[in-house]
Amino acid sequence: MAVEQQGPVPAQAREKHAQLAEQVEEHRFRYYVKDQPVISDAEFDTLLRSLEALEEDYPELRTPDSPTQKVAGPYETEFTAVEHRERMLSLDNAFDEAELVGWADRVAKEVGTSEYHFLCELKVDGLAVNLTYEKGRLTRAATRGDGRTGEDITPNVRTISDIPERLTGDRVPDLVEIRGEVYFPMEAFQELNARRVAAGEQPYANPRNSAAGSLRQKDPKVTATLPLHMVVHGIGARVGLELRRLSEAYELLHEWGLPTARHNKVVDSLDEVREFIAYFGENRHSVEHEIDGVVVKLDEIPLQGRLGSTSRAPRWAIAWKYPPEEVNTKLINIRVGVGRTGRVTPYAQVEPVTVAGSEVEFATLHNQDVVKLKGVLIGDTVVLRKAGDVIPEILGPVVDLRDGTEREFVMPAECPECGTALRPMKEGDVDLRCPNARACPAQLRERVYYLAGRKSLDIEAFGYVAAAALTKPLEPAEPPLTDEGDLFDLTVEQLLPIKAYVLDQDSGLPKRDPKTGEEKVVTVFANQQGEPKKNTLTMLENIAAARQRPLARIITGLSIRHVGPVAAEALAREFRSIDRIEQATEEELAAVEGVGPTIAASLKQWFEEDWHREILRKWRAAGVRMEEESTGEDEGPRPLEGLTVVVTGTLQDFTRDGAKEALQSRGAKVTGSVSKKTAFVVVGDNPGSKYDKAMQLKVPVLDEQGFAVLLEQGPEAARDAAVPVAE
Ligand SMILES: NC(=O)c1ccc[n+]([C@@H]2O[C@H](COP(=O)([O-])OP(=O)(O)OC[C@H]3O[C@@H](n4cnc5c(N)ncnc54)[C@H](O)[C@@H]3O)[C@@H](O)[C@H]2O)c1
Ligand SMILES: [Zn+2]
Repeated sequence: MAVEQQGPVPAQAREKHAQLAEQVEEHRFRYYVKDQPVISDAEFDTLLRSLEALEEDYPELRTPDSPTQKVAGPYETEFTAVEHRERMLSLDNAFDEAELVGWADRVAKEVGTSEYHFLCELKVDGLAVNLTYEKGRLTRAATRGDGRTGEDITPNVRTISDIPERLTGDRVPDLVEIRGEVYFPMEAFQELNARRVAAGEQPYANPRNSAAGSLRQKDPKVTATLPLHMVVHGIGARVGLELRRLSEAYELLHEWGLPTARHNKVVDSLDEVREFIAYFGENRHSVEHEIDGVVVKLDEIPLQGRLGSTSRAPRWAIAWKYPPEEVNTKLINIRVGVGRTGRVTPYAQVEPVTVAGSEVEFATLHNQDVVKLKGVLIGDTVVLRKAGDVIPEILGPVVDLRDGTEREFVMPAECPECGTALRPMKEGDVDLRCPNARACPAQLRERVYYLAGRKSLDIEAFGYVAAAALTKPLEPAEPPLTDEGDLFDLTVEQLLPIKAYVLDQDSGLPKRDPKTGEEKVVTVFANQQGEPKKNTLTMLENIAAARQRPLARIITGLSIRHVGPVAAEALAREFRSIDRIEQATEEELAAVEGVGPTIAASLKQWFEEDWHREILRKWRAAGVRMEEESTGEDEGPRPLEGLTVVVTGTLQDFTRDGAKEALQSRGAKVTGSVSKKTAFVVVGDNPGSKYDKAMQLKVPVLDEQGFAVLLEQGPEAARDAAVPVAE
């Protein structure tokens, strides 16, 4: 049966419409005038869409003053109202493929020719401004307002360094309106909020609001202190200027000194438009500003005129929106987690939300100072951002939604897992740590998990749940691992009786059964018959195999502070055994390229602990690799064994790494600083202070020829070939 088209609008629909319209108006006011929206853009878009859908069903409701028919406003604000010479419109959105195709079909039908192009632009997430240039001079700048009348923000806009006061070059017309987007860089956003909180002002919820708030300051001196930028994305009224293509207009604008976009692209087909959309969907964060979509425009300006505009948006353009990366949610609590090296970090627990395709329940907050500087309170509605694969973060609070029940976060004084008093490890450290490194269950669990993980031993079937079960089971009372020492001695008999919580990796908290709400407890390694699970056997086999991982991976797995995979690689290459690393002096360690003083000190400290050395003793007994295996075939004689060599300046025949490689393969040690123990300093062009130091210490200096002698004939001959030192 056909749907009734013309009948009277039911009272219910009318009421619903009025309600939605009022909500849309209110949110626009909060967004455009107060710069403090209380819902996310995606939520707002949904509201507007519901209103449009209702008007689809009951076209009678689509009156000229419906919010769907307007850009926004009008608003009375503190700024002087100014008329735009040509209207500033919004954009229609395409949220899916069908809407994009629908738009393109309409264009094809109405444009009256097959000779046209699409101009693809990035949709910048900021606020729209209109710049009026008269005889090449900036005479006025205004916000979009209701599209006809905006706010006069000329003095504020003059403080933005991207925006020229005067247009330079040819063909500068008598009058031109330039449209663009002002934005606030994401990197500077955190800093701005920190400053505002420190000054007792309200933090902004996201960078877009901070751009709007910064620009719409009563005092332009405040605006001047803020790093605002602009990108041009359109052109309004003009006198004395003929334009045929928008893309060409941008080139002209660029010549005049205006900040035009770098990524625009003119294409012939919708397929190429799709490619552009897909490309920037993947590479959203390689762009210098935040983008929330792509705008596709008809490039031919006379044809744009043929298509015209509605009261709200041009028909010759459409905005493709990417999935939102920002959502609003409730900050339920701020908890602290304990990391592998004892660092205690606050993190946000939020009401679960879906963003960028995954459900998010936790977000990082870095440290207690960051919590303060962000100005977030427990109980706040917050803006949560998840950009690509990056860990979700809290941008800022929605201050207008506070009801007084919110409370400040207080950093706990004790470790949440072992109760030890927290403290900074060094004076001046912001981070607090749990000093109970050996027995703190959190630290041990994280260390074991890291040891079994990708960067270290890469043990298959050994994940977070296993790490937790082995270090702090519910049963038996005594865990199989009290530190990493017994990892390679685990037996299947030890594992079978273990019962443990299923821990969530992000929070370290037990997962709950969604039905009963109870914490999940499982027999981790045994099946219902009490036999080892298949995974358990795989894990044990893989643990045994992991004993022969390369030395660098074994070193990485020790969780020595500051010693990540790169430093471990350098240490393994240089010393080739754990014993030699232990015996090395702090200076020797520090001299290794890629190591340096901080890591050297940390290594020394690590080896001082009895229980650390005990781990190594047990591992050695279990057959874990403690030395770099000699690689046999490619291992030639080692004529330079025991020599320490420094390379400085640019060599003709070798890259720096090549020279290093040549020395190391012959057994020499290559270091970064010259000392009395240095056997040779190899000097290329433009050597620096190392050359002077060599002279000072009378270390033999080799030029490139001397270097060749060293490699080919050994140290004796090289000493004769050394550059003579002036006495
Ligand atoms: N959270 C809230 O409460 C709330 C309230 C109102 C509006 N909003 C948000 O504001 C936006 C809607 O506002 P809108 O009417 O400005 O629509 P829009 O953002 O969908 O599109 C129009 C605007 O896009 C900008 N733009 C950016 N790059 C452009 C380019 N390359 N070419 C042309 N224009 C470009 C222009 O300023 C233009 O005015 C939506 O994202 C909406 O979610 C949010
Ligand atoms: Zn602890």
